[in-house]
Amino acid sequence: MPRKGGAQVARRGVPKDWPQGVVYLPSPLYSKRLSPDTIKTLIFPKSDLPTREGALTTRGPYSNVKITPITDPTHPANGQYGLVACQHLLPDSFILPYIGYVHDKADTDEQSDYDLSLDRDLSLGVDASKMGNEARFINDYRGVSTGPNAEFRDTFVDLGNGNVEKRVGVFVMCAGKSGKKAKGILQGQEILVSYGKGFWTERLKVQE
Ligand SMILES: C[S@@+](CC[C@H](N)C(=O)[O-])C[C@H]1O[C@@H](n2cnc3c(N)ncnc32)[C@H](O)[C@@H]1O
Repeated sequence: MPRKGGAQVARRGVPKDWPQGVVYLPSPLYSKRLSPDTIKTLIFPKSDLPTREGALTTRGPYSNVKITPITDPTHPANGQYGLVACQHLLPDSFILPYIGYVHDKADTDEQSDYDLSLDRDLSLGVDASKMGNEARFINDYRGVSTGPNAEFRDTFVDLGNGNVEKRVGVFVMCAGKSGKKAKGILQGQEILVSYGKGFWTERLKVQE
């Protein structure tokens, strides 16, 4: 947050507590390495969308979530940030897209802890380490809760110009049969996903 005379100055169009040095992106930034054909697999006419798929209309900053410093010493990410619900989020509902730098395999930052798969067949990822939106602050549930309350899903966003764009969306988990997740995510609760065991195995290898 930029400071002027000691006071915090909010940056227009940027969420509160957004870190200095990371660019806030309302929509993805594409690597210049990506070919036009690859981009066409991500951005294409709405009429080409399979009929069962709907397209979302969405743009940040997001008022349904809040970037929150973690100050609980028992939280494994204490001292970092997490993303907290500002309102009750219903089961199966869309929360926000995961925005970042869209890149191919050759352009992957192996050190990034913010890189998600966008298209496995084309080995495309979306990396929010240097630029992204609020979704980059979503922590893994391990050591925090008994399970995730949200998940990443492929989704399509209506760009408003006749085209849709494939993105990774963050959704509240479905209610499920057991009824444990029937409440969704309550206001004030941290949004937690599963990064997958692979993420943590890789991190352990780095530490060795
Ligand atoms: C995508 S970032 C999440 C946001 C991060 N907490 C921040 O403030 O920028 C992933 C990093 O958050 C931390 N993290 C997330 N979930 C965690 C967990 N359950 N236990 C320990 N560290 C976690 C790890 O440092 C991990 O590399």
